[in-house]
Amino acid sequence: MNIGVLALQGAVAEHIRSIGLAGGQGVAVKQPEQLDTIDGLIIPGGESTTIGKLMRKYGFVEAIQQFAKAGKPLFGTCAGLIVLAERLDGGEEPHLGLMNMTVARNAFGRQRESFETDLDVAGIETPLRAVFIRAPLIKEVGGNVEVLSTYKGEIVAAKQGNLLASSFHPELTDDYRLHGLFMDMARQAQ
Ligand SMILES: NC(=O)CC[C@H](N)C(=O)O
Repeated sequence: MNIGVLALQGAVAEHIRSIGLAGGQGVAVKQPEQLDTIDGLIIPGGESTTIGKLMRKYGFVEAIQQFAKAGKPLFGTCAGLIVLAERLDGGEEPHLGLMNMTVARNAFGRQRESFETDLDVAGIETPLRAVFIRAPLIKEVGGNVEVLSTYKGEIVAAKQGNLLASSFHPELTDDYRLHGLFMDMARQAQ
């Protein structure tokens, strides 16, 4: 299973490592043409404004939208989740506008701007170790979106068909089970 990681900015190497731990082959994606050679794409954490700007500059926006329309899976983590959203709180322009949800950036208070916790995630048997870094949260989802995990009543992971998103960074621990779940989605899409 070849899983691409959008390599414009952010936690690219860490995702490639987790894909390897989950038994796949991680590839850094720097050109839209590479989308033809991968079975799924991860949009990493980083800074969503920067990732969005670089996606527009290098012609990734339409290419990724086509990739998703063809049924190939996308996984957005943290800033990547923001990039997937159809609606951003505060009237910011959406980037890919693919996932039927409203996202608030930097939504956790100062005290907890960065923290680690164990989360129950639908489809994963025992709690998953999750790292939150200036994380966004999902304020509202459409009827076609399945909530996979909440933290203190707030939605922090969700799935809509071939689209998966988490507020937290699953690639900063050795717990690669969410990458495993994404690879199952990629396998099913083949
Ligand atoms: N760790 C992250 O990806 C942080 C996301 C960042 N705060 C943003 O708004 O884009």
